[in-house]
Amino acid sequence: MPGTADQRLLDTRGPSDWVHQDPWRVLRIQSEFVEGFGALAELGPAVSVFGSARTPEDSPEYEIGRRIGRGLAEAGFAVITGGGPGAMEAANRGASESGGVSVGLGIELPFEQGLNEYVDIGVNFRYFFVRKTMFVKYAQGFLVLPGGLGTLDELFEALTLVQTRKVTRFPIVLFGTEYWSGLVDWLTDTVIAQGKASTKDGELFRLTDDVDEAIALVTKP
Ligand SMILES: C/C(=C\CNc1ncnc2c1ncn2[C@@H]1O[C@H](COP(=O)(O)O)[C@@H](O)[C@H]1O)CO
Repeated sequence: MPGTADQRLLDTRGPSDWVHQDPWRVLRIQSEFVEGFGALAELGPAVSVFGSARTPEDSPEYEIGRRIGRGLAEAGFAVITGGGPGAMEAANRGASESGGVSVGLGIELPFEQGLNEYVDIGVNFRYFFVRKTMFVKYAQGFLVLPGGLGTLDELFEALTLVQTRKVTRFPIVLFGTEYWSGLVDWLTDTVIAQGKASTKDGELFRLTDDVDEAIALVTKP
């Protein structure tokens, strides 16, 4: 092609199908990492809090999420959530209301939702795996409230990373013995009992019903 690079850039339009192809996606993925790293690099100590997007605002679970957000903020930790409704909103709300740092890492979903109103530092992601990197990279631990498939995905991501020592010194705390005991029993009585995980893997997380204990466990070095 004749002319200078600038001329070729400015004079031609050409086909646009490359916008939807993988090499261009790689750049978009890269830009998500850059944006996430840039937004969170100076965050300071933080805990990622997970839990159901469907927890109603008037439920005891929501109140617990709010207390957890507040407690983490008072302990000097930023609260990172998925930035959505339910338990995420509760934890962001507690943190924000008590003057703490409230972070929401939103995800593009087919049904547009937006970040909850208690997010002070918000980043939106297209790709789950980029967002998950941020939850782990910028937190000292995970606190997991009752939740569904999304919460389970985040929990098992963390468990696998600790089990395989991809991350070290990473407390994982499950809140709500009644909600989680079925899963914990299955892990112990089936998964570990049948040799699909080691007995030590059963010690990768702690279980509690006490907000103060949950905060102490998840923030201890
Ligand atoms: C389903 C509804 C809203 C979905 N909005 C979400 N916004 C942000 N993050 C989300 C959302 N849904 C799931 N997540 C992530 O998974 C976890 C919760 O999933 P669960 O299946 O509800 O347990 C949560 O920690 C987020 O990171 C409106 O009802």
